[in-house]
Amino acid sequence: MAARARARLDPAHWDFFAGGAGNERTLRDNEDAFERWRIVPRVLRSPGERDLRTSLFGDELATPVLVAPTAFHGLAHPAGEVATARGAADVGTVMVVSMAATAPVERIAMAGGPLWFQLYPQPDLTFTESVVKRAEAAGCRALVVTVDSPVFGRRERDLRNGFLDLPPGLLCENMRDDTGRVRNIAMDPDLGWQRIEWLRGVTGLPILLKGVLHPADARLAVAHGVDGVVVSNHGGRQLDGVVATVDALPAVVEAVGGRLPILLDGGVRRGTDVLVALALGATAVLVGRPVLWGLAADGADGVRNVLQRLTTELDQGLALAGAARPADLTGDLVVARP
Ligand SMILES: Cc1cc2nc3c(=O)[nH]c(=O)nc-3n(C[C@H](O)[C@H](O)[C@H](O)COP(=O)(O)O)c2cc1C
Ligand SMILES: CC(C)CC(=O)C(=O)O
Repeated sequence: MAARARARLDPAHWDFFAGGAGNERTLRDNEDAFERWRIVPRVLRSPGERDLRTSLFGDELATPVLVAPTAFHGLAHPAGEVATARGAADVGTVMVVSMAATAPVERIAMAGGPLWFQLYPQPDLTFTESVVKRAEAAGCRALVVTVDSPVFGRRERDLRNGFLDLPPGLLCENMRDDTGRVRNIAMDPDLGWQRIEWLRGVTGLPILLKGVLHPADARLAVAHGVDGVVVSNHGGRQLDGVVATVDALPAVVEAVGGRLPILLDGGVRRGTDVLVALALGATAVLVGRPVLWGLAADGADGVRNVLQRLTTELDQGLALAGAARPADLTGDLVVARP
């Protein structure tokens, strides 16, 4: 799928999607870290028909594999985020709509599947509030606040390619303000916990923090009353050299102690990767680049195929490890490779 996507994409756009920050150590390590875990299956547990349904914030999803928020789907396919949303709706999972989507959230919502909205809180609070209200009105069921981006990461492929902005015809449609102007997305170096408290007062939607890696921050998230945490390093696109997400997961799980659902993204490429993340305590995972490759290769069908493949692989992995449900995946079923 990645090869077919690459063949179809403008090389600079491929680099934007595929690339990471700095030396891309973290980008590589997210996938490599899954290589360091092995499964220790149970036998004779009669897993029977597996049941992958996963409840999050009162909604039931068909699978614990969700679509991570990624920018600029219009570069990958003419139908952009609308096609992605169709693919996700077909498999019964959540698409997290990026604040940098190239389609308006109202149109993405017409695909009919469950959506969450990813927010980069903007220094302009009035505008930030209006974006949140807009996502709510479009039917988004949760707010995913990205907290790993006080400044933009140093993506050397983009610097080399001079890829700075969207080509003519594409805009960040959800950055349109009430004068009709499309604003640039600002990364806010002053973003702090008080802004999370402010957001709590602005919306009744569940709030997830995306980009937590340190267990102390996970504890603070609990203390600030957020509803979920996404263990993420932004797909290796922000600070290079950051710990791989599956390596950071166990300490975050321990710090949270079951008080919040923990999601993970970064490097999930196989159903067995999902299995390992769930066994280590994640409730669900999100996938970024594989969805983009599906979208670029085949539009909504490609997105559906990617999500279905991961789900089928997970289903088979559950059976072969002696589990019927994601909740049966406990920490004793995985071991770090010596
Ligand atoms: C091309 C691209 C664009 C992204 N855009 C956003 C974004 O707008 N907001 C955000 O919070 N994360 C963004 N991310 C990070 C993803 O949500 C996610 O953390 C990451 O892609 C997961 O890793 P994976 O690609 O290895 O699955 C982006 C990632 C990629 C690859
Ligand atoms: C263009 C940015 C707003 C999104 C992005 O590339 C990212 O978050 O990695």
